[in-house]
Amino acid sequence: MIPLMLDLMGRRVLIFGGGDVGARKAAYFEHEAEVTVISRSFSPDLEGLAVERQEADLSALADEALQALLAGAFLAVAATPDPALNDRIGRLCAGAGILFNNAAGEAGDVIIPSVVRGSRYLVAISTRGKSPAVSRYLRMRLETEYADLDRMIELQEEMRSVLKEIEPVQEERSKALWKILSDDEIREALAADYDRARAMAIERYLHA
Ligand SMILES: C[C@@]1(CC(=O)O)c2cc3[nH]c(cc4nc(cc5[nH]c(cc(n2)[C@H]1CCC(=O)O)[C@@](C)(CC(=O)O)[C@@H]5CCC(=O)O)C(CC(=O)O)=C4CCC(=O)O)c(CCC(=O)O)c3CC(=O)O
Ligand SMILES: NC(=O)C1=CN([C@@H]2O[C@H](COP(=O)(O)OP(=O)(O)OC[C@H]3O[C@@H](n4cnc5c(N)ncnc54)[C@H](O)[C@@H]3O)[C@@H](O)[C@H]2O)C=CC1
Repeated sequence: MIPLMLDLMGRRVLIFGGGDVGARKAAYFEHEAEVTVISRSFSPDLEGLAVERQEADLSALADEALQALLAGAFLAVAATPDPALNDRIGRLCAGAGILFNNAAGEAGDVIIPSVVRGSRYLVAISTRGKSPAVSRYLRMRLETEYADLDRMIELQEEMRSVLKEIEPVQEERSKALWKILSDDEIREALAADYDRARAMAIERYLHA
């Protein structure tokens, strides 16, 4: 498998099964995609999400009816507790060229990762389906360990553009940026006071 960052703005995402898992997957996509949840019943967790709901008993539907539901979808998630039904939806997606994630049953061609998100970065974590708990554990560790990552990226962005002006040798620019990144005192200062961290970075590593 290969990780990709997708822009799902305006794309149609279908979630089959509106229980706890279907609601979590719906919440994952609703920031960007046009999400429809198709299910016999709907979890209270779906309330407040910008998702459409469509009531249906999926096991009563023939393949043709399921194919009609899938029309125009970019990605589908099967999140019913019935693996045979989920796998059937998966086969129809494969036939129609629709990306497919299976919450229970045969693996589809998409895995939903744990995500660490800042305003300047995005980290996606997967164990290739082997242990979602480990993905979650890693996410929580990264969130704690790198709580100030956004500020470090901002500082790097700023120092990088200053360096481009004052340091003509690329290798030297790269060295200075690495030194700023690995300076524990600058990292500590970043947590409390961006301007102080910035001043330290300039004083220590930006002498042209
Ligand atoms: C393959 C995958 C398919 C997919 O893409 O959905 C999948 C499959 C399954 N998960 C199961 C169980 C749990 N999943 C979670 C939580 C998360 N699961 C997520 C992703 C994935 N889950 C994909 C692989 C990700 C990877 O590659 O690592 C996360 C990352 C993203 C998200 O769903 O939002 C999210 C954490 C978000 C976060 O907090 O950061 C918890 C809760 C917890 O851990 O607290 C439990 C209960 C504890 C446990 O069992 O671990 C079971 C049922 C097993 C059974 O019946 O016993 C199956 C089905 C099976 O295994 O057959
Ligand atoms: N991939 C993942 O991250 C995880 C997957 N799972 C697995 O996902 C499955 C779903 O879990 P939950 O959401 O907790 O179950 P749930 O019982 O809370 O919800 C299931 C939903 O599917 C709907 N449904 C069931 N059969 C249907 C049908 N024939 N037609 C239409 N709707 C139907 C129900 O109405 C309900 O809304 C389970 O098999 C569970 O083991 C569990 C935890 C995490």
